[in-house]
Amino acid sequence: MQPVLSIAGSDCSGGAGIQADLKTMCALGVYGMTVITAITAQNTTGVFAVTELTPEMVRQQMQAIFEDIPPAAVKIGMVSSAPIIRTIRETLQAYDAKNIVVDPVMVAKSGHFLLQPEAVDELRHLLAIADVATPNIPEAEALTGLTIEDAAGMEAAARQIAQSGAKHVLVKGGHRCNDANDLLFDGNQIMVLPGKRIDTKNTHGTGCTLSSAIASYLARGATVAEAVSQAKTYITAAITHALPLGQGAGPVGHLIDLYQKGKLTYN
Ligand SMILES: Nc1ncnc2c1ncn2[C@@H]1O[C@H](COP(=O)(O)OP(=O)(O)O)[C@@H](O)[C@H]1O
Ligand SMILES: Cc1ncc(COP(=O)(O)OP(=O)(O)O)c(N)n1
Repeated sequence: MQPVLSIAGSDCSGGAGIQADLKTMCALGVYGMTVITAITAQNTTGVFAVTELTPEMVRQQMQAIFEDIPPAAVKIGMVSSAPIIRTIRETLQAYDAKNIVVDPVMVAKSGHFLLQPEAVDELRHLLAIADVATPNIPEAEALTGLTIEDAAGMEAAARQIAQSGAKHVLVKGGHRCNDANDLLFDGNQIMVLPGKRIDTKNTHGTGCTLSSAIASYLARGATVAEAVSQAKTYITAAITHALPLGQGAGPVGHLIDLYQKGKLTYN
């Protein structure tokens, strides 16, 4: 079983962050490990408090993992502040980490800032070592300064973000209103991952789930194009089976029972 590492924040309500990543990894048949960057108090209605871990504690967690069980892929989610991001980048480089997926988490769907605004430059440096970067539309706008209104805007942003050094850029279309098409740029070509918009309010954790699914499929030996396409299938099914829990945006469903019953395959 391939080991996969999530470096991210904890969501105590279980819909996003580390908890979503572990559920995804479990469903996709890889061995999940975690480095926690911050603890949040949040639920389906919002984020109420955030406490960061120290950069030193983040470094020590990473060291403990890389010295013992080097991951086949690493997903990075909520990173909170510039010193933590720098520590993550330096440690990943020191261990020559493979299959790095960076989800540049900035703002929760509920509107709470999960990244300090002054950390955006450091986040750009982290993107430079990414095999895959997965910004949503507001994140792609913040990283590029562009306004994205259509597929052409998504493509322009993907091309600009790739200049940071990220080998592949997936601009996610979940924030569009007419479809849910995502767009992958590999440095040469654009590939559209078509998606029909599912009419649901229960989309808590979509970005976390997608990026950890990409990391899981990469660890299982898929190419980036294959991993992104299989992860798109997974997130679409997870949104289709989202759970009406809580009073706000409920969490996506992780289909573990469907996979176990053989009704869905891993690819
Ligand atoms: N209502 C929806 N219907 C279908 N797919 C969706 C929907 N909302 C999000 N997605 C998909 O979920 C994935 C995560 O996208 P997005 O929600 O934009 O990320 P984030 O959670 O980072 O804001 C993408 O593949 C996107 O197309
Ligand atoms: C701890 C933590 N990390 C990331 C997020 C953002 O999750 P995401 O899947 O991008 O989208 P929403 O859950 O905000 O819809 C988070 N909320 N908490």
